[in-house]
Amino acid sequence: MAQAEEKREENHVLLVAFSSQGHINPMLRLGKRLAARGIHVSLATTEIVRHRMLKSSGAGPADHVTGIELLFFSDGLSLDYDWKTNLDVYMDILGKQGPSNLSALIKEHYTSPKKLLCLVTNPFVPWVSDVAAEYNIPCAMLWIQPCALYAIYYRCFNKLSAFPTLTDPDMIVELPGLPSMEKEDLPSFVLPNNPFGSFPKLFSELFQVMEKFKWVLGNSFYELEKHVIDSMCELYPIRPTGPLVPPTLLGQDQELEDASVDMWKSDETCIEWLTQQPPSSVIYVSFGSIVVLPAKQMEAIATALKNVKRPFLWVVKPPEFPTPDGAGQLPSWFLEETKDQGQVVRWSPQTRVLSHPAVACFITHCGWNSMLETICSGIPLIAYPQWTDQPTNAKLIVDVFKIGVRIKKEGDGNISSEVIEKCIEEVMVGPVAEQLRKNAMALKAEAQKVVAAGGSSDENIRLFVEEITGDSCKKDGSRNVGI
Ligand SMILES: O=c1c(-c2ccc(O)cc2)coc2cc(O[C@@H]3O[C@H](CO)[C@@H](O)[C@H](O)[C@H]3O)cc(O)c12
Ligand SMILES: O=c1ccn([C@@H]2O[C@H](COP(=O)(O)OP(=O)(O)O)[C@@H](O)[C@H]2O)c(=O)[nH]1
Repeated sequence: MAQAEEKREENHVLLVAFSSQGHINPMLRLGKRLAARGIHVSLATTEIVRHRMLKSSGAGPADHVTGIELLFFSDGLSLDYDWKTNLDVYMDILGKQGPSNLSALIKEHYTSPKKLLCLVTNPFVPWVSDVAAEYNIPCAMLWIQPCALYAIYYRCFNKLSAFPTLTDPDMIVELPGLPSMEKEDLPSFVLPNNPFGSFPKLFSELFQVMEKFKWVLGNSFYELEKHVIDSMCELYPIRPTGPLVPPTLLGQDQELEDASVDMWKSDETCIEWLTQQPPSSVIYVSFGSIVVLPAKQMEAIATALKNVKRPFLWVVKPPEFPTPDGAGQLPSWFLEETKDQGQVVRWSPQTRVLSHPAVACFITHCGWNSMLETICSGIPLIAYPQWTDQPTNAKLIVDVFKIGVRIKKEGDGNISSEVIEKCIEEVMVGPVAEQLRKNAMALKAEAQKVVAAGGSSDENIRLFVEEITGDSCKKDGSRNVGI
């Protein structure tokens, strides 16, 4: 047997992730922490990732990320398929083709699959648990959003609490461990006007068969979401093992390498530009890898940035599938009129940007990875959520973590540049700004503690490794235990 194969046989865990950057990177970082405790780790995802990595680096496709082997399976569609526009169809085909393709990958790469300690999946590819069952391997889930979302979906899809309906769309939702939530605070998928029919189906199936997952790990930390984590202990506990962000953001050894994939090439020139700006002066603006803002909202942000006359760094990622209505594009006047004020890049080295001393605050779509990276950088946020978990993440920022303000939409769903300007001033100067900055710094310190030896997240990783390797308890399928 070849040496690599031999290695795969012992103490091996296979992670499986949906193809989005924000899903793969936390999985890889979990992998890194398992590897630090002697586990061999591989990550399987769909072919599109190999294709994007190849395009972004220009070099041959990477087959390893700092010791984690990357494996790819087909989602059943061609590489240029527009999955974002046809999300329902895409998720349906992935759910049908994924299991057999992943199963074939396992057969091909592992001479005795049964020896795998466990498969770790994420909530967007829940069918991985069936593949695990086929080989009699235990399965864990890494919940990649706040634990609050885990609690909301669990209660919603098991019908344990009342949620808005077509006849009562404006009801206030009250859940243990969480503040009261209005409809704009709830994840878009639980609202009666959610356009993605496949999502409730996927999640109601998932949450009704949680027993398929022997462990639920979370990309969060106990001290950040204490009440809601405690509220799940009696139902189906979640063990936070985060924040799963680059080690440099956690004050960890600078030598430690990050485990992540880059699907887009980042423009490093913005770091040089940041270095020329005064401390705590720059507004960083990004909406992540998936959101494409309508032209009107691009215009409102552009106008606000120009009017506040502060330095800015704005990531404008060209839409993968451009539309004639100008969605996701800068207004034509913007670059010329702000050329001495700020920088626009197509993709930034975000974690380096957030931890740069010149950066003062972050206007964000509230993707959970971006939020964790900001928490670990100790700066305040301006929340401008769009869909999925983002509205709830914005609620957490404002009312639970108290590290930011939210851009409120007008009645017609649009935003005005004046509202954005007001939010910027609020987080930049005055007593509110000062308090937000203090809270943000306190959370940053907390985040560093939990991942250090003996911290709550480090302990949860240690326990998980003990359990999968059978060091402390038998592999008897027993329910996962609380923290
Ligand atoms: O829900 C989905 C679906 C989906 C799944 C099933 C279905 O039937 C319909 C749609 C596909 O891609 C996503 C990608 C996401 O990326 C990003 O993932 C981060 C971590 O989950 C989040 O925090 C960010 O808000 C988010 O943009 C977040 C999501 O919630 C989804
Ligand atoms: O210009 C950018 C914008 C985003 N990111 C990274 O992309 C991820 C985005 O994940 P998130 O969950 O915030 O949002 P998504 O893109 O999945 O909607 C984060 O790790 C960011 O650091 C980046 O490197 N450069």
